[in-house]
Amino acid sequence: MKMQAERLTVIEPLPLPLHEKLFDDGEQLALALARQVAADLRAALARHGEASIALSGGNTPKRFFQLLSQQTLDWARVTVLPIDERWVPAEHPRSNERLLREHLFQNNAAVARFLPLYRPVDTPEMALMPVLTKIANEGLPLDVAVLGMGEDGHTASLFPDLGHDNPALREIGLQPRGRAPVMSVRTAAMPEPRMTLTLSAIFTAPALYLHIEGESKRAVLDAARSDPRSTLPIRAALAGASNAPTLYWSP
Ligand SMILES: O=C(O)[C@H](O)[C@@H](O)[C@H](O)[C@H](O)COP(=O)(O)O
Repeated sequence: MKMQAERLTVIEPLPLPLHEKLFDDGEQLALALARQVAADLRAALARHGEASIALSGGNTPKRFFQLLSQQTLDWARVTVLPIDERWVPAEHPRSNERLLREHLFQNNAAVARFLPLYRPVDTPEMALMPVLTKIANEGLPLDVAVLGMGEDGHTASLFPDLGHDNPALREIGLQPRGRAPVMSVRTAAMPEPRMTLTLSAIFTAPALYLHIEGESKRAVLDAARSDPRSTLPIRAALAGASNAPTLYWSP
């Protein structure tokens, strides 16, 4: 009797879950994201009388910040913190604090409460404990977090050379127990040291968004989502979040 050759079916792993909102251009995206985030903040204010939001820096979110600043809500009860910071003086062109002061802290949002990560000391390590304590006591848990992503698959200041087994990349549930919510980062990829929220802090936000623009970043994201062997930080961000993030993307 001829044995039937066993047919092995290779089951492709499913890509990590991600809600997707796609737009024709950055302007439409920025307005939609500003309206969504404002609604999240209003809901948090209604729920517990205050709200906390962490925002990524870089170039992509400028228009989003400008439109968010025009949204009507009780900004005086909203705490804003950078998801990460380049260790440069607050007036430096590369400062995320400067980016927020120029594009978000204006119009209605001018009265928002700000928790900077930068301190005027030489290194992020010198400021880590006071910043960590203030963020943990006054900024967490978050209600909203908006991640960006670099072309190398970094998010926040969690870069690929951090090492995929770094505790900063592992989720830890609603409260960062035993792992610091903030850490200093030095990477060959960037000219300056950084301070960043870790994923355990970012994952305290029930409303988690990923705001990226352009085809090349989309390709990096899709590859990281689909490849279970990917060690890119953006994959750790997608895999560890208790609620699937929502992608806001335009070409
Ligand atoms: O400080 C930063 O650089 C950001 O927090 C970082 O995570 C950013 O989101 C990406 O680097 C994308 O930056 P662009 O929007 O400039 O491409």
